[in-house]
Amino acid sequence: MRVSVIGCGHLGAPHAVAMAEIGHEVIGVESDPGRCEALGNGIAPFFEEGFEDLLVRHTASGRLRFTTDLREAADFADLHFIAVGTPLRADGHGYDMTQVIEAVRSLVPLLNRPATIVGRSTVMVGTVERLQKIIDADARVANVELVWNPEFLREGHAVRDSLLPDRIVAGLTSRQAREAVEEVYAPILDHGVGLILTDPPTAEVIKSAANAFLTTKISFINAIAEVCEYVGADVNMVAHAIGVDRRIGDGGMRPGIGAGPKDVTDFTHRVGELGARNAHGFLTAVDSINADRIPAAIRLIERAHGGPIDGRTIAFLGTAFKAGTSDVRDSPALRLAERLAERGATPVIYDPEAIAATRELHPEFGYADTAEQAITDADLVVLATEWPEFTADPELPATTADLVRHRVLVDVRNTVEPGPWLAAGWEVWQLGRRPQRP
Ligand SMILES: NC(=O)C1=CN([C@@H]2O[C@H](COP(=O)(O)OP(=O)(O)OC[C@H]3O[C@@H](n4cnc5c(N)ncnc54)[C@H](O)[C@@H]3O)[C@@H](O)[C@H]2O)C=CC1
Ligand SMILES: O=C(O)[C@H]1O[C@H](OP(=O)(O)OP(=O)(O)OC[C@H]2O[C@@H](n3ccc(=O)[nH]c3=O)[C@H](O)[C@@H]2O)[C@H](O)[C@@H](O)[C@@H]1O
Repeated sequence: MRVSVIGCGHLGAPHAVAMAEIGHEVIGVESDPGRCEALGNGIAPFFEEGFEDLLVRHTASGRLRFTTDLREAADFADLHFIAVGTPLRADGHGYDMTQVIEAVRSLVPLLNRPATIVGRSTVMVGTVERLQKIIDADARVANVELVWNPEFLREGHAVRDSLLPDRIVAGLTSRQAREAVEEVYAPILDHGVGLILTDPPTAEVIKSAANAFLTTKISFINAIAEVCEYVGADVNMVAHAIGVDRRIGDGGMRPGIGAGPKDVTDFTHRVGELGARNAHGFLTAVDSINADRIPAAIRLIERAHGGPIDGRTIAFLGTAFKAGTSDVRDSPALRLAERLAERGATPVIYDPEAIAATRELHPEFGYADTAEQAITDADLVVLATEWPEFTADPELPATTADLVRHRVLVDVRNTVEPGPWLAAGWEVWQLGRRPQRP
């Protein structure tokens, strides 16, 4: 099939290579000329495991190319994926839908034969209805169909999640749309992946509800971490022990500094607008627990340090919003570094993949080329992104023990196994756990 992917960022670019990998002819449309050129030359503009290999393979095979020209895509493809961004609005009142509206508004008048538009961006509930009105008003040909097909991929696993998702959800209203979805995903469905067909509003709610549930699980265990602090209990053990119950499950229930606020904040705002009172109250609590994790981490850091941190140098390990990505958008780790700097500390940052993106936003921070260099002469160490090279390197505690001023590790992701750190003379502080001293 000939398909286009409009918007080639963290979602769109892996989706484009996945579509080429399963045999389609793909044109990626990317309005940022630098990003478009890099992709066309087989260079990944961000770190994502396995992505660049497939990009190189399929740009070389000719099955995948990139353009900034939407008209080229309209002429070439029969199915158009919309994967442009929906950042949170600056006032926090839901997503900024401009990119999605503009992409559809620009594409529709260019279509000169029947086509299916398949939305993949995460949108505010109610958006599909707005887009359908644009199609009804602006399409020059009959049979321009709209499908809402939310994406559930996780950054760091984008290629795998694109090729072998847990499920495919498609909200649609016509036979043409259903046949297009079944054809484009046929090789994935052949691997036993389930296709859930529904109407567009249900597809929109499925996506928002899935993200809200994932954040709820994280906020739940973080609220329990707070309880553990009051009674001297151990939240990691609580998460493990309740997660053994299969109705609960321990996936996605690691305590720490919370999830990025984007999706739950949008959905909370939207259900408030709709007047869904109970949903609004519930999600507001989830959102506010999430937001309170940064102050909780700062309190822990100050307790571990034994007082205020102004004037202190903090080795800050990790600014990516999670391990496995170079993405710092909505990163709770970066937010923590910012709050520490506001309090007069100097964070010296090391991250295996996210230094360039962090430096662009904060040239004033200190930077290091290795964890060891960041730790040298620091007053304490904060581990803010759970990269295995921080959490699973058995040598790091011993090799850095004599470099740091005070052997104090504050692990705000609760992923470090304290044993090797304690053995090397470090104190280990984690959220919702008793501090451990050598
Ligand atoms: N990043 C992720 O893991 C996931 C993202 N999503 C959703 O997917 C959407 C995209 O997210 P990301 O890829 O992370 O955003 P992104 O900001 O990395 O990528 C969006 C891309 O679209 C391009 N663009 C904007 N308007 C365009 C236009 N009219 N024509 C061509 N290109 C255009 C931008 O230049 C940018 O490169 C968002 O709605 C997000 O919520 C959903 C699931 C997972
Ligand atoms: O719609 C989206 O954008 C995507 O959002 C999340 O994926 P992602 O943002 O890549 O990351 P997660 O792995 O869910 O982590 C989100 C944040 O929560 C944190 N987290 C995650 C899991 C956990 O147990 N505890 C925890 O604090 C992570 O460190 C990270 O900061 C969802 O997992 C995807 O299904 C969804 O497609």
